[in-house]
Amino acid sequence: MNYDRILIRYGELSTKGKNRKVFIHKLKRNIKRVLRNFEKINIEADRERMFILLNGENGLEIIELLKNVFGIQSFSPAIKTDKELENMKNAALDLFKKIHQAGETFKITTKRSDKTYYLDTNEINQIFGAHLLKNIPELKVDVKKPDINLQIEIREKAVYFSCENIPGAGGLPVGSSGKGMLMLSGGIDSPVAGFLSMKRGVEIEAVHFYSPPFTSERSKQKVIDLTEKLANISGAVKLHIVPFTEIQQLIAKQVPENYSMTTTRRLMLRITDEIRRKNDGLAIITGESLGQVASQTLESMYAINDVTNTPILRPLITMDKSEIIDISRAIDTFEISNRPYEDCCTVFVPASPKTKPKKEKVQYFESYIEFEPLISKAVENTETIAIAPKAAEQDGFGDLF
Ligand SMILES: Nc1ncnc2c1ncn2[C@@H]1O[C@H](COP(=O)(O)OP(=O)(O)OP(=O)(O)O)[C@@H](O)[C@H]1O
Repeated sequence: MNYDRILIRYGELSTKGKNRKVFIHKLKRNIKRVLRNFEKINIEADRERMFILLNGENGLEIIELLKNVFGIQSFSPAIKTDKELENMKNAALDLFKKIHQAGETFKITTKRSDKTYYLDTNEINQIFGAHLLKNIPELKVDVKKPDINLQIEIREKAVYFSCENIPGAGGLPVGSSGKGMLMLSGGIDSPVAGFLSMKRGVEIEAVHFYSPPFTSERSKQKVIDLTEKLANISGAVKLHIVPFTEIQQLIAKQVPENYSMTTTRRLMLRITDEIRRKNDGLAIITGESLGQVASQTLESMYAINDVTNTPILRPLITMDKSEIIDISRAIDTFEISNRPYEDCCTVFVPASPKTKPKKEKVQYFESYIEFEPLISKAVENTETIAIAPKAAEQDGFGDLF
């Protein structure tokens, strides 16, 4: 590698005023975690930029890993010099000689965040352009489509040279937007909803409802594996596994069949909300997408949502199934979600659930049933496990963003 550091641009973070400190702290922590196997690196951060000093570590491998960290707008392998013009010219020429190949064209783009610097951007472009042209025979300028764009960034304390801008994953650092409880089924959608919430900085804890003996250990393992995939991206994720059999049996017995699905969802939401409260979460996340199935019509959501005022994030709400599948493939959850094991909802699913349930009706049916003790019992008997990222595995999400 011809560079000794990687310069990271925060993008959206820079606009976040007072919260910036928190965001930078979380981003640094997340990058440290992703690069934990590179023992020699140092990470430095200021208000505008973060720098990873490579200290001999493999820059190309680090670049691949950085593409999967939320909160990075773009990054560039770079070298640093002081602000002495002669030193800058030597450094630029050295770098350029290493990367330039015969016949390649170039241009220079200068960014001057130190407005007090005695040369303006045009002057710097001209000085460095002339210096390179003088020292490299047959070099040609092409300002529209250059093969190499030498970027010079004049900052307060130093100058950085780079030739490549690599797009980051965007979004906000995981953990900078608070915590949400992800309702995680074994299906395709909810892991994707968790992933997209992470992209906006939400730290997630997963909540899964299972109904033994109607659902098997293998379906539980499926959810553990899905959680592990999410943990590979965000760091360890807590998974709350809620025993739901008793409640589902009671619903099947007491609620008219066409309303049983609506009540089931309402109870899942009530229990998730209670787990959220106990764990200081601020929101609930689901994999719902408008109109996809009976429980996901607006009428259904209205009747189900009635049990809580907690914000419910539905990152997939406007997405088509094919778009959701594309993301699930990119984050490597698709194959796991497709394993054919039963979910508690599929076991108890009514033949024809109401697609337009009435809130008042479902409230009326439920008014005859004492759910509270069963809700408390389910919360009490919830098993919580911390799922760590798989040590040897570092999942990426390709070129999704
Ligand atoms: N067993 C469960 N445990 C936890 N959450 C669940 C469970 N079943 C459903 N959910 C939540 O309710 C949402 C809607 O579920 P539903 O089965 O109607 O839709 P889906 O499109 O099949 O979703 P998914 O693909 O995530 O299973 C899910 O995305 C998930 O957030």
